[in-house]
Amino acid sequence: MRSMKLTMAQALIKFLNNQYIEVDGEKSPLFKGIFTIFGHGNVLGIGQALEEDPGYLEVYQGRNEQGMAHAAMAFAKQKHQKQLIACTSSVGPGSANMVTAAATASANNIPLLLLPGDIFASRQPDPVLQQIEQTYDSSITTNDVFRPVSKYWDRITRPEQLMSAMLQAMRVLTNPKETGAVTIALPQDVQSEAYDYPASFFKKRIHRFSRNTPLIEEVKDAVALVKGKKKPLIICGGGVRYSEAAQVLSEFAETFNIPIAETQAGKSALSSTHFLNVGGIGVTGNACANQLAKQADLIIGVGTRFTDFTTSSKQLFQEESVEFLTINISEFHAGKLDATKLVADAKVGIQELTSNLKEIGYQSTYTDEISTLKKEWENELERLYNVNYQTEAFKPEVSGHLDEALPEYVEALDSCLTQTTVIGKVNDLIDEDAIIVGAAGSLPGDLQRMWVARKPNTYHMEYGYSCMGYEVSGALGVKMAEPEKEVYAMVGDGSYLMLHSELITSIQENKKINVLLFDNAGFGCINNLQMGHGMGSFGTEFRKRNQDNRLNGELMSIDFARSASGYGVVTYTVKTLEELEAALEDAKKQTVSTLIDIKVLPKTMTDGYDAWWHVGVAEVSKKESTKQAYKRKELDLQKARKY
Ligand SMILES: Cc1ncc(C[n+]2csc(CCOP(=O)(O)OP(=O)(O)O)c2C)c(N)n1
Ligand SMILES: O=C1C[C@@H](O)[C@H](O)[C@@H](O)C1=O
Ligand SMILES: [Mg+2]
Repeated sequence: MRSMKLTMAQALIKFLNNQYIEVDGEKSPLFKGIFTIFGHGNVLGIGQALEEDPGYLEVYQGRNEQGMAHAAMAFAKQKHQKQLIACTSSVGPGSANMVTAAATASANNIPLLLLPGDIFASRQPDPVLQQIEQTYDSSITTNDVFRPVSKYWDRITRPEQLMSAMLQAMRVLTNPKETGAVTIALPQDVQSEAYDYPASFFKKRIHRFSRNTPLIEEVKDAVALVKGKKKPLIICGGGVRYSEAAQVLSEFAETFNIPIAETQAGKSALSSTHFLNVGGIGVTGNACANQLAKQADLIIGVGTRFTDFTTSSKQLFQEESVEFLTINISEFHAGKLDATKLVADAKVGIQELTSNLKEIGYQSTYTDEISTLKKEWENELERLYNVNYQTEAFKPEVSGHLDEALPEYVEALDSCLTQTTVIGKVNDLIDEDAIIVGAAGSLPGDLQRMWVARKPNTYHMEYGYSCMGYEVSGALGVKMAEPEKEVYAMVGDGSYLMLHSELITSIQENKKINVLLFDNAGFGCINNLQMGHGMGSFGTEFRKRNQDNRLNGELMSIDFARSASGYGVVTYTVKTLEELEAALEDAKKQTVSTLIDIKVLPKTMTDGYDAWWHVGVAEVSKKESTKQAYKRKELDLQKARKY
């Protein structure tokens, strides 16, 4: 048997270089590159291997391990899981920094290969720098923290273990129904140990996404269910995008006259302007989709995990006879809401259902309900685009919370821009094929409701984990995936402050991204949440500590543009719509990353549209408003499905 004497790290890099993916008959390398932040836990192992022979892998330098891993995840998400970037960190804090990104990838079912350094397998120098040392278990290290947030986890304590571990890693990374973070912990000493690896381990491996077909019996059950239903509603989830099933889904909807609502992950599979696309559904949904959902007698969930935001904590679907049909590659997700299930790839599942429903001549009974509700929503959008603080009729979208404090905000931010008008303007002015990236705060709600995505795959929202700090890192990953398009990170001031380190990496890599920073001087959506449930404003506005030792002093005003310009980013500060227009136009002409610091008033984001969200409310409180909120919650809960 032919063999090659390599260190474990060299073998790992060689193995990664031999993984290929076949899509539509075309074979290409699965791994584009590897993000690195070197420390003693990986520099002399993986670092040495990459210096000596990286193969075709591009080597990137991250700034923050979470940031670089979020960029890698965003890259895979934008590529519909067909190409990946691996990430390697040092031991201890370097690896711990990637835990949040692992969780983000696993929650969203996005493949992400993480290669953190680990403590010595030999234990000779214990405790090595950054080793925690648990007295009850000498084998525990920081990397055990990845277990609950990974879809596959392994530690290579002998160099030959690499072979079986990497085959398992590839199984999970290339299986859409199981995928997420894969963590392979690499002890510092073992990375550098040599072994005679059989040459067969490095053979070219071609991975394919199999399109699982549904069982005939499941198709029959599905047809029998749909047959008796008059007003079905499709929910288009992320699975539609990953399966490239948008075209067959629109044909399905058009053939049987069924409206399509979108989740955050599914949005932009179909153009927002498609006559049957009724837009975002659920807690962050719009009035049209949510009205249709309340009246529907059948919900057809395609490639969706049915999170609480989509189902409005299982309270949205109010029609007495409502039932659920799911098309999902994962049996786990397909079984939710006690649905009749087609366990299948989205594209194949829809195709099967289409031909079978055609045979029985199925048609929904919708007449003009869809177009009427869609028109009403378009009118509401028009209103949102034009909310003006400087009119007598002005009332913030989220009113009754900080109404009296708004003039103070106008002064501190030196702006009276409203968030909804800014979103409308941005939607109008950026290229149709530009990609927007978001994750947390009030923007995901506004964007799911308001954003008109005219071109496919132009809406990139991480809302499975809604992880603050994803936005800027994610924008870098998206730009690496689609370098020819303009990419815009839509980010709140809170998220930006939490993590934007990869903005520097975007400059280093000549990957221009545009940061649209919505500065409302606070954790706005959480302030809405607390005040909407009977609390006061507590710890969510960005105010200085006061004489009474509370955080209720002067509002903080931060010059984000000035700070980012020090990085080499082209920056703009925007306080009027005219300035916004000029900044957006100028940013398009730039070749380096840009940041537009947009000062917007709090409470001017959109509010909910007939959808409840189940959140914890204090059962006992001295405050009457909290007692009332608790009562409301109990009443709402009664209207929700039990499981
Ligand atoms: C890593 C992380 N920590 C905490 C949260 C909880 N959280 C969600 S939104 C939010 C505030 C966001 O503030 P900002 O980015 O300014 O957006 P705004 O709501 O003001 O638009 C917080 C703290 C989160 N989603 N992610
Ligand atoms: O707690 C949260 C509330 C949501 O409104 C927000 O979008 C999300 O980021 C979050 O974590
Ligand atoms: Mg904010």
